[in-house]
Amino acid sequence: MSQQDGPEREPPYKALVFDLDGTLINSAPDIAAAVNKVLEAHGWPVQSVAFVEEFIGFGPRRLLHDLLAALDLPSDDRTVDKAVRDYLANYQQEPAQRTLFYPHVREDLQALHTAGLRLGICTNKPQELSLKVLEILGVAPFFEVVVGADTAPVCKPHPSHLLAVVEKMDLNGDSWAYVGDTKVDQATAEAAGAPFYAVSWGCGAELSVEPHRRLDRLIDLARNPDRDERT
Ligand SMILES: O=C(O)COP(=O)(O)O
Ligand SMILES: [Mg+2]
Repeated sequence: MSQQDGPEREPPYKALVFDLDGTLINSAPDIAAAVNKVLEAHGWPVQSVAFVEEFIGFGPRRLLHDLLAALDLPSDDRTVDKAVRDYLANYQQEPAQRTLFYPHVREDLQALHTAGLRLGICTNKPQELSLKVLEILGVAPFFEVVVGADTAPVCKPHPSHLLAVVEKMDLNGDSWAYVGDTKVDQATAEAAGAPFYAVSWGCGAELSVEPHRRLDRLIDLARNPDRDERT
């Protein structure tokens, strides 16, 4: 295939906005631990990380509601409200004990930062928890802006969440892209009119994107975002 036949060449980005859970970090074990403490307190059966993981992506309220409903447990507003409060308290107590970066993510974030790319985060994780986790994992200084679900005007998949990050970064028309792992992230980028890249790990592997929009390494976005021209 000649270069002309390939996808349109895009300029290297000046800024990158990342989803957090499932894209940069695997926090499912900590999320599952916090959920299981809620279930245990009610005398309900604890669940595997893999099961809990299926409900991550839309923020704590949807996580608890959908998980309880799937287990045929009470999922009325009052029960879910209390479950969310207890879950967040549990999660705050142990925000990153079991959380790990996906392979190469830490070094690639460092390299992107060193290369002068401006970095932000648009996540459906609550703000305070997101900041705490980034701090504990030692990558908080790489990110100029973090907008969690509870500080967004409306959270993902609404584009205003992602656009709030971009506005806070004051990008002044600089080119930027969103990097994520779920359909929520993909829909958010699409609605915001932004290029979307899917990570090739975790749930990201299941997303349908053009080949040049799939990332094996985050650093590829600094080298050359048009992956068909990579050597
Ligand atoms: O905590 C969630 O529900 C999802 O968080 P994320 O948007 O960073 O994937
Ligand atoms: Mg995610």
